[in-house]
Amino acid sequence: MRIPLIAGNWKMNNNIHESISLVNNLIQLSNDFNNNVEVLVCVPFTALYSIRKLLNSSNIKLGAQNMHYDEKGAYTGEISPLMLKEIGVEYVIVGHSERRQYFNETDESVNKKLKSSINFAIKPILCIGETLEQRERKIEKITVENQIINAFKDIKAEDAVKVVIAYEPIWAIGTGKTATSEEANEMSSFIRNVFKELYNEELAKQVIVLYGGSVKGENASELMNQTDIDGALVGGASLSAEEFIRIINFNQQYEKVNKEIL
Ligand SMILES: O=C(CO)COP(=O)(O)O
Repeated sequence: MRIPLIAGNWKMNNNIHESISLVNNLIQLSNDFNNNVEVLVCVPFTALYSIRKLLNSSNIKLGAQNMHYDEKGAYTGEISPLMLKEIGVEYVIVGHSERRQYFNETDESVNKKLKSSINFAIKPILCIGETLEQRERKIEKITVENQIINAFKDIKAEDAVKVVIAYEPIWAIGTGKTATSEEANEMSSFIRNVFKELYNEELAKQVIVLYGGSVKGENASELMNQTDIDGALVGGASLSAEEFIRIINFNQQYEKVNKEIL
């Protein structure tokens, strides 16, 4: 069974003080959490240590937004998987489009990071997705397929299943434009098909596929209740505890909406 995952990607926001305050708010509101959902916050490196201590008494998981693939060495300014492990980081975002766009993240480095995070037992969240231009040229599927094939080069099925996929169409990130639930579900189902071809049907059914791109409280339930979408990678809306909780509780809203309709 695939347990839904709602992950917040704070990006380069929140100093330590603000991070602590946001997580304290989340913990306070967490009594209202939907119990069947895994909740994760991917915070800036500088806040990881303080937030780890806060989260120890909660069910919320801790993630980083990037890492280097080597365990140590002469890589000025980088953070290694060992360093993340030491703090107790459970997840790491790999290959976010902003890293591909601004920091020369390549398919090759993404592949190395996936292998390394699996090696160090940090669960990777692999981000894939097309640009607006690629969608307009109707090459969004081949783009996503190639990103998967390259990212999973030389990764065995037993490791591949540990990777969470986040489908984030670049044109929907931070723009307020969301893919329609049909578009997002169609791509998620296509992603499962790629895994079926690359590995097997069982793995295609097991892999967790998130949607990311302007997810908010008001659109979460519709997106999350699609057959092939298992959760969300949330940017802007994860910076507000109240809004993030609305997304986490997408099922309650969904049930409420359905009851109102009935
Ligand atoms: O990039 C994202 C999450 O990784 C999405 O960001 P927004 O939710 O702000 O569009």
